[in-house]
Amino acid sequence: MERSTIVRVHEGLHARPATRFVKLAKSFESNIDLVKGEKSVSAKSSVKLMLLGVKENDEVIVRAEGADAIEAVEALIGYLENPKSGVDEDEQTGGDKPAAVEDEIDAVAVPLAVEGRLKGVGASEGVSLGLAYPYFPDEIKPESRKLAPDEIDAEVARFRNAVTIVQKRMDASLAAGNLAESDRGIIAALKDIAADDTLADEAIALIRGGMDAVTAVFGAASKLATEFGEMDDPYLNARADDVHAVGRQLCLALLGREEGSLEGIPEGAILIAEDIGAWDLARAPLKRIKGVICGHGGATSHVAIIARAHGIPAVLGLGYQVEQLRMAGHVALDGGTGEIFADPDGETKARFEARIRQASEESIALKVFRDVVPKRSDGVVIEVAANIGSLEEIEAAQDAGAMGIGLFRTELLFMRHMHLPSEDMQTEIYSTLAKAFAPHPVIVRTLDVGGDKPVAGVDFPDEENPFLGWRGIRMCLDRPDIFKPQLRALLRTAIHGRLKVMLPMVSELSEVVRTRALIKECEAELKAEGRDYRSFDLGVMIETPAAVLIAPMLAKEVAFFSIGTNDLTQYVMAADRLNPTVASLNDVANPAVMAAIEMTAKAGVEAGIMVGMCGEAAGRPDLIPEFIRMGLTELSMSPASIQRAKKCIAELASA
Ligand SMILES: C=C(OP(=O)(O)O)C(=O)O
Repeated sequence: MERSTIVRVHEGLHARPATRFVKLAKSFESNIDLVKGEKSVSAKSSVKLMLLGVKENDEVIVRAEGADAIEAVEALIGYLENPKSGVDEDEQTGGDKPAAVEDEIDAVAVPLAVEGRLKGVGASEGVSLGLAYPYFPDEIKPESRKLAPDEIDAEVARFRNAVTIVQKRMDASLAAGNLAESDRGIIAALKDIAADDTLADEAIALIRGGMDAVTAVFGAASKLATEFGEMDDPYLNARADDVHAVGRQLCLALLGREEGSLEGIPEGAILIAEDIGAWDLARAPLKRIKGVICGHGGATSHVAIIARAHGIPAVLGLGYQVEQLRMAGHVALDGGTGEIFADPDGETKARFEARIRQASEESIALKVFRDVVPKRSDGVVIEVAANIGSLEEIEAAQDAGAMGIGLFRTELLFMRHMHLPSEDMQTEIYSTLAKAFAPHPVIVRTLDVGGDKPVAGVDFPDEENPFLGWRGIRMCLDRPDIFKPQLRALLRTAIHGRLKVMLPMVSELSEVVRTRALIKECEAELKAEGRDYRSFDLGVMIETPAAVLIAPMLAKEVAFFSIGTNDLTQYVMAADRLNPTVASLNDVANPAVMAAIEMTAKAGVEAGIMVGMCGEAAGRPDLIPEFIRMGLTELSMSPASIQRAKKCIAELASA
C-alpha cells in the first residue's frame, strides 16, 4: 500500500534547514529519491521525498511517499536527533552545519494512510485524481530582536548581502527569457527599488539603532510605502505596493528563503491552497494543474472562473479544513459535488479512474457540436459565446467553438500589473481580441474592480461591505482619469471588429447617461487628435436588483442587456457569493432569481433589444431551456461549457 508521511524539522534561524535536510536525506539513504517541485535529484528510489516548503517558524515540510516511506523517514529523523548513531553529516554534506543545531532539532513523522473525506463548494465541474501539491506561502513577520552593539556590523552585512541576493534573483528572472514584456517591466521596476539607496539607507539606520535586519526592512519599507501612498498621483501611489513587494523579497533573502512559486508544480498535480489570487492562478502553468482546492472562494469567485475557463475541476470554500490536506499524498476531487478524498483508498481510486475515463469519452463525443450554429425552434440563432479574461484564453474559446466573446473581463488586465495599463496598451489588447473573433461580436466589460477584485493604482476605501460599495461603474464614474483611457481605447478598437461595450454594476439610469457623456467627450478628443475611432453598441449588465426593477427604463437607453447571474444571485438572495456558509442560498435556480431573470428578459424583448446572459448559469443544461423560453438569444459561458450548451440547444429545437 502506498503511504505518505510528513516531517517537520525545526532548526535554528540561520541553518537553511530545508537545504540541509534535503542534503542530509540524500546522503543518508541512497534509495531515497529527492524531489523538489518537479526536479528529481536522484533517480533510483522506492521512497520519494518531496520538499513542500519551509514555514515561518522554520519547520521544514517534507512529504515522503512509497512503501517504506514512514520507516525511511523515521530512520532519517532518528539520525537528525542523534547524529552520532548514523552517517556523519559533515562528512556527507560538505559540512555547512552551523554550531549547536542538533539541540534545536525537533522532528516528527506523521503517517497518513487513512482515506479522509472533506466537502467544499463544487466550483468547476469535473473529476480528478492526482498528487497533492500544497501551496501555502508563509506570511513573514518582524523578528523584533534587539541587537547587542557588537552584533550591529554583522547585521548590516547580512542586510547588504540580502540586497545582493535579491538583485541577483531579479536579474535571473529578467534573463530567463520567458517573460511577457509587461512582466519584464514590473520586475525591472522592482529592481530599481531594491537598488535604490532610499530604502537601504533607512533600513541601515534602523539596524544601527539596534534593530534586527528583518524588522528594519519592515520599518523602512512601511515608511517609504506610506510616503508613496500619500502622493497625489495614482501611478506614484502604486509604487507603495512595489516597495512592499521588494521588502518581502529582502526579508525572504534575509531568512535564507525563496518565494514559493507555482512554476515547479508537477504535471498532473492537484493544487491545494488556503487562498490563491486570481492573478497568481492565471499565470501559473495551468496545463499541468489537474485540480484546484482552496480554503477561500465559492462557485462564482474568480479562481473558480479561471478554473472553469481552463477545464480544471475545482472545489473551493473548504475553510480551515483545507489545512488537513497539507499532509495528503494524493487527492481525488469532484468539482461538481464538492467532495474531496485525501489519500483515497484503492476502491475510491478505482471509482475516480472510471469516472475520469468516462468524462474523457464524453468530451470526445461532444466535439461534434463544436461548429454547430444552434437555433431556436423558430430558426432564431442563439449565440453561444465565451467568457474570458485574458488573451491567453482566446485559443481555448476558439477551440471550443465560441461564436464570439460575450464577456471580456478587463479587470484581470488591470490586476496583472502593478500600474494602471496605458490607453495604448489597452487598445492593443482589445484590438487583438476583436480581430481574433471578427466577424463575431466581442463584448468588452468596462473595468469592474472593487469587492473581491482590488487593483494596484486604485486606492479602495476600507469598506465594511465591499460588494455593496465602491465598485464597477460607481468607481469608474468617480475616476475619469482611469475610465476615459479605457473608453478611448475601446473607441479606437471598434474599427477592428464587431465591438460592443457593457457597463457593470449599473443600478441607476444616470450611470448610463453619464457614461454616454464621457464617451462623447472621448470621441471629440480623438477627433481633434485626428485618430481613427468608431462608435460601439453600449449595453449594461443586469446584476443588481435595482437594474432588474428599472429594466424597462434601461432598455430604452441601451443596445443590449447581459444578465450577470453570478452577482445577480448574490444580490437577490442577499448571500455573499464567496461565503461557503451561505452557498446553498447562492443558487441561480432559486425561484426569486429566476423571476428576476424573467423580468429582465421581458423588458428587453418588449423593447426589441438583445438579451443575453454572461453569468455562469448560462452554461447550465438544466436551465438553458428556461432561458431560451424567456427570450434570451445570447448565452456566454466558460469555454469548457460551450459544446454541451450547443448540444442542449440543438436537442431542444429538434424535440
Ligand atoms: C459575469 C458576472 O460577473 P463577474 O465577473 O463578477 O462574475 C456576473 O456577475 O454574473
